[in-house]
Amino acid sequence: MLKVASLQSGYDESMVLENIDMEVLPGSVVAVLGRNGVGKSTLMKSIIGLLPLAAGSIIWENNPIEKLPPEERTKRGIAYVPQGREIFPTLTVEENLLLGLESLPKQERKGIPEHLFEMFPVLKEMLHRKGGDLSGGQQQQLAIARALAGQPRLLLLDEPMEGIQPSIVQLIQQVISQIVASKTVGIVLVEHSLDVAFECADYYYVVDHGKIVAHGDIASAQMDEVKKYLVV
Ligand SMILES: Nc1ncnc2c1ncn2[C@@H]1O[C@H](COP(=O)(O)OP(=O)(O)OP(=O)(O)O)[C@@H](O)[C@H]1O
Repeated sequence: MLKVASLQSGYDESMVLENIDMEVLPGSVVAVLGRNGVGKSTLMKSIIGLLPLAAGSIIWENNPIEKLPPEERTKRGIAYVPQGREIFPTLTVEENLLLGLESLPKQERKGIPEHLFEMFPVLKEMLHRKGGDLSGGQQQQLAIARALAGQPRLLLLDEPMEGIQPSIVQLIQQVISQIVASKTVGIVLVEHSLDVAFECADYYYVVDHGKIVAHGDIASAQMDEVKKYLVV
């Protein structure tokens, strides 16, 4: 479904990513692992289109998308939850969720899907609260739910467990399993923690200094091999 080939991107004069090849299949969770500052968020921003590519291609559902603006990529079924969540703090939970529907064609916007409240019950309780008044963990749930409201077929999650209490980490892990169980959605999960990646993911890529230095099935991953790229 998603195929990234020979991707090169970065900021102004400084190239961060070099020669990145990556694939995500429907129904799978792909973990992107690596230390701070190696280029994981840069890769997510390049896939969603917030950063232009210096070289390479991004093929999504058999079409090149690397020249499309982010909103067009979103309309085509790719959703992005950035690190730090970026919900709208002055809008209510309900208004934030309604914004998530905007990537759908008008005739398909039929209100906030009830299953989002089944996944994240706290959002129903807080429907009329301002996003900015929610706790960090609640904001993260809102950010994921808003992305899911647009019925994406690829979900890019940039460190969704960062700074979140263990019970919410568990809830987000459950939601991730639930989403991919449909076999129609793929997830890219940027993670620091090897434990979380081993729990949630099917496949992994390790980024170091802007390059993929290891990748493979989680089930057959050599923990020590992967760990040496993660330990500072
Ligand atoms: N807006 C920017 N302008 C210039 N350089 C940037 C910008 N954002 C990130 N960088 C640089 O790009 C490199 C990769 O950063 P990136 O945020 O992709 O790393 P990361 O692996 O996601 O790190 P972390 O785990 O800390 O989130 C770093 O050297 C960083 O300083």
